[in-house]
Amino acid sequence: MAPNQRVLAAYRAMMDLGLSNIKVKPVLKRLIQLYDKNWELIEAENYRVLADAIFEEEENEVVEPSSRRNKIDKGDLEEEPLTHDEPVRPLKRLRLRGQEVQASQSLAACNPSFGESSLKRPKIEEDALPETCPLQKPQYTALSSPSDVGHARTELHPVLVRHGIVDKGKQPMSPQVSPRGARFISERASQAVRFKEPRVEPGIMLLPENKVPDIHALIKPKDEPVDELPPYELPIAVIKPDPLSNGDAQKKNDSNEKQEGHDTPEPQCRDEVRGDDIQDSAMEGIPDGNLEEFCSNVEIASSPSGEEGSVEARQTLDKLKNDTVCGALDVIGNKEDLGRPSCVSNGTLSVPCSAALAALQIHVLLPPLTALNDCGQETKKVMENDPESDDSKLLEDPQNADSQIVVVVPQYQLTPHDFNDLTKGEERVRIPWVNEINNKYPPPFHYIPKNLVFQDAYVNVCLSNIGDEHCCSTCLGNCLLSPTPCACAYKTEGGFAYTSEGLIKEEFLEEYIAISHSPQRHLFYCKDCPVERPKNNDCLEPCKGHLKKKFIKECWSKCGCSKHCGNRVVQRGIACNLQVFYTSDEKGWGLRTLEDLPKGAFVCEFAGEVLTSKELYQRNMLCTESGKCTHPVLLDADWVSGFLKDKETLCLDAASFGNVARFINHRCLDANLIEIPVEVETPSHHYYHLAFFTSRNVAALEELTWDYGIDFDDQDNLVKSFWCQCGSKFCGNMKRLNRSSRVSNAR
Ligand SMILES: C[S@@+](CC[C@H](N)C(=O)[O-])C[C@H]1O[C@@H](n2cnc3c(N)ncnc32)[C@H](O)[C@@H]1O
Repeated sequence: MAPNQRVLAAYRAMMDLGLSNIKVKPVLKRLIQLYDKNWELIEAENYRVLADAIFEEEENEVVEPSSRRNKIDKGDLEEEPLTHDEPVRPLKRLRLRGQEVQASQSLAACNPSFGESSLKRPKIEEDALPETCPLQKPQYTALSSPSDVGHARTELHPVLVRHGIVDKGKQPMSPQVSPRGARFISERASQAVRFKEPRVEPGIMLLPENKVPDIHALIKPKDEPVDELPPYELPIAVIKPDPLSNGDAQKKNDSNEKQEGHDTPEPQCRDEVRGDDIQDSAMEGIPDGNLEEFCSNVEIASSPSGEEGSVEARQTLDKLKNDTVCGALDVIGNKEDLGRPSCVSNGTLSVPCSAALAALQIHVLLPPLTALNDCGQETKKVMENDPESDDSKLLEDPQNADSQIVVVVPQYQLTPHDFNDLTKGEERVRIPWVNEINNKYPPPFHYIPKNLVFQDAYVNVCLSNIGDEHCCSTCLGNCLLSPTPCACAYKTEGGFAYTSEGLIKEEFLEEYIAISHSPQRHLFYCKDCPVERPKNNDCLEPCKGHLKKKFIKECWSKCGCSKHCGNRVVQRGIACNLQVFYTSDEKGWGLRTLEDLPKGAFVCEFAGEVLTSKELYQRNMLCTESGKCTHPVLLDADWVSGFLKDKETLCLDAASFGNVARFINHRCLDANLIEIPVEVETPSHHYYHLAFFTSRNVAALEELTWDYGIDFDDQDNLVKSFWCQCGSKFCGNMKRLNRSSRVSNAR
């Protein structure tokens, strides 16, 4: 009779787990019988039932070697050809303190009946553990209190460890690579490959090839053959730039603790893989269902040189061999498919060798530990207060050793930012950030793609306020293609401002550039300036002037045209590839383009909290006291219209809530961006969108700059004064040094 393909497939699946046919055959027979040849049940979840049953069988053999020898009826299997037993693929062992203690335990120790065990959480007795564990045992991970680890009746769950991937689930599962797990591997692999690209990746520094750490040495447990490792060649260990790296990371951390007035976490360095360097909040916040993003934002600790880290890892592994305190004890309760560290030795770790895990930072928390899932902070406290908890003590005390815990710390917990997308998905495009200069992270702020009203500002977005003259309700499709200009075209003096390519028309652009170059002729002065009014001085300071600008009117929701109408550019949001980067010329963070931009291209709008000028004033007062500053712009392009009530004098502050424009630095006069007021949803020009367009062709990687229009000689600027480093030949600071005045820019 021809071999039953299903049986063969089952053998193959078990073979993949290192389970020989001899072990599989009797169990499979029983299952076939038990399930009345219902193969679907056996094949479900990659033969989960079968694998579990085999492990169960093994456990029972250890506990009652002969009691479980059931008579095997002759059945399907008699006809199945048995291939010879192949060498068993060693899966990882879980070791506790020098002796190889099997932490993997039967799923059926409390539940010997076939079929049921795979669906239940087993309870096991520690003293039922055999002295040694068969190599092909699955690992288990403790999901209960870590203090239970190694003690009786610890709840254990199987962990998949294969090719360096450690997997786990809430429910017992067979140690089979799940399809999900496989996807995970390939995703990580592709990410690792992506690191190979010689372009600047967000938030990471590529190591020169000869500096690439030996990741195999770094992450390979001793008892895992090298040829089991995935063939990743390139830095799956991501190293942050560390200009101060002289071996004293602690000093470096201290000196860099604060930046730009914010407490910011430091990029993690080699020292952090040591057990005595405990991190906060280790267990929280692994993003659900967003593993790829999670993994792309974590890094494995290593030395800046890479080689150093490898050496240390090797030493650690040697030590591991001699006096192993090793436990693949997973403490991150209910997140699935995350790679897990496998072994810990004396406060230093080794990590399963996979690209997936290479993206994880791992820390060893020394005992005593309680309530690990929500006590990263508490744990740290315990450790800090426990100077005795060093490695040697741990080895002396088996209880302590048993309660040693590996904690996977996702990098993004340490850094509140996403390297790949500073916008947190709020924009149509990702906007990565990179720092090739120092260890700083971008300042914390809430990314908002559109303005949000803070409190008193009156932004009247009201359909009934939009009359026929302010919309083109009868238009269809693309208004730019219409033979007769629509109402919106009329609202922008001179017709539509955009070309069919979505650029600002040359003549418009030149007009705006001319205004910003010679603002004197376009300034107007109010009698009762809303900027001065909140100051409540006895004698009001005179208005410093506001630059009147022409508005672009975009079609909007009350119009009949489509969202893709050529007269809707700003409202569609950022479309070009931008990057926030740390500037090399002492301006802090800046924004640059990653692609060539033609003249007149929309880059982004300035989004922030909408405040009244009075609120801004109050905020500035508070900021002065606290040392923080606002990032404000006045929406004053149409204040010419006479006396304005407070609620009508609006401005934007992007310091706490803002978009990427908050990173655009100032450049005196010859900036490559120009700001243009754009009316979208409100015909009243008290509120509008301040949109940035390129004032010339801008090459990829050029910094994007904007002339803030501040008078550097005026200490009363809304924008806090700074020593301009723009480098422009028109720079106000340079002119002041020359005792000449800057080109007039009186705002
Ligand atoms: C809107 S923020 C721009 C982003 C800022 N560089 C950062 O790191 O967040 C404005 C601040 O950037 C700095 N800045 C902008 N342009 C500058 C320039 N040309 N020279 C020096 N500092 C500048 C000043 O500290 C200014 O207050």
